[in-house]
Amino acid sequence: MSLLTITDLTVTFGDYTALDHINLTLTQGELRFLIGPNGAGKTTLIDTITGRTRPTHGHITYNNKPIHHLPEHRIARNGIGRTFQTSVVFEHLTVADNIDLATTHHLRPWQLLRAPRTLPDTVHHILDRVGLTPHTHHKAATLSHGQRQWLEIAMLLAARPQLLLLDEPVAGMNTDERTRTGQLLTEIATDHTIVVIEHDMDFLRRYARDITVLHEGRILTHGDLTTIQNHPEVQQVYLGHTPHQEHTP
Ligand SMILES: Nc1ncnc2c1ncn2[C@@H]1O[C@H](COP(=O)(O)OP(=O)(O)OP(=O)(O)O)[C@@H](O)[C@H]1O
Repeated sequence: MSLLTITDLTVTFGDYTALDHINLTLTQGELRFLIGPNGAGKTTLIDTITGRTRPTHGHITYNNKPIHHLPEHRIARNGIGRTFQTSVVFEHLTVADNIDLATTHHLRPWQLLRAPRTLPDTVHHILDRVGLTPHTHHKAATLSHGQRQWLEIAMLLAARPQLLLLDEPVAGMNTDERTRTGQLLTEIATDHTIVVIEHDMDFLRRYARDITVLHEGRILTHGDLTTIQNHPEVQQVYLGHTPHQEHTP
């Protein structure tokens, strides 16, 4: 079943067209990778889905309802969560308190007043899911780079989204952290839809089954890694030549 449908989406900044008539559908439980060279429009696409940037043309529906006119906080409250390239973790709070705070984001003020002060079971469950239980009471500032990324994912999960949009979640991670993150995303995709912007080829090879390639604001192609690697336009964009040209003296 379709969760998010993007129809004929165009975003311009002055004379510059950042997204050019994009059509894209995400289904429930999908783990979709989004790749493309610098400036392809990947972040703009996420910004537009989450209400940070307004479409110039076209529309976006989520659970069959239009969302492209809604403010950012309403879209988030409807169940679309995102990470940013820069961290949003509160350094001086514990790991558990960061997650607890995110849990209460979707609550209305009167619900917050009634919220219990002990850690809810949901926080323990999320800590367990992302593998941070041993760090429950550690300050976020003490976490490794990889652990911080998992904490950010945990904070997203705490807001109970259906759709997660992750911007380069394995950037700067070591090999073990990448493996753990790949497993985590695969596991989270069993009950969420996830879009991951990622450049790391080894990571894509191991975990990406559905890849959409953006270039200059347009979708070049969609498919598994073999399909996109064999696509002439993708080769042209990434390698600057096609295999045919490669063999041309
Ligand atoms: N607010 C803005 N005003 C003007 N131009 C913008 C704005 N936001 C993005 N752009 C331009 O739109 C284009 C697409 O940018 P975007 O950040 O979406 O690309 P990207 O694929 O995420 O690239 P990267 O991999 O470098 O993050 C770029 O040329 C960028 O300079």
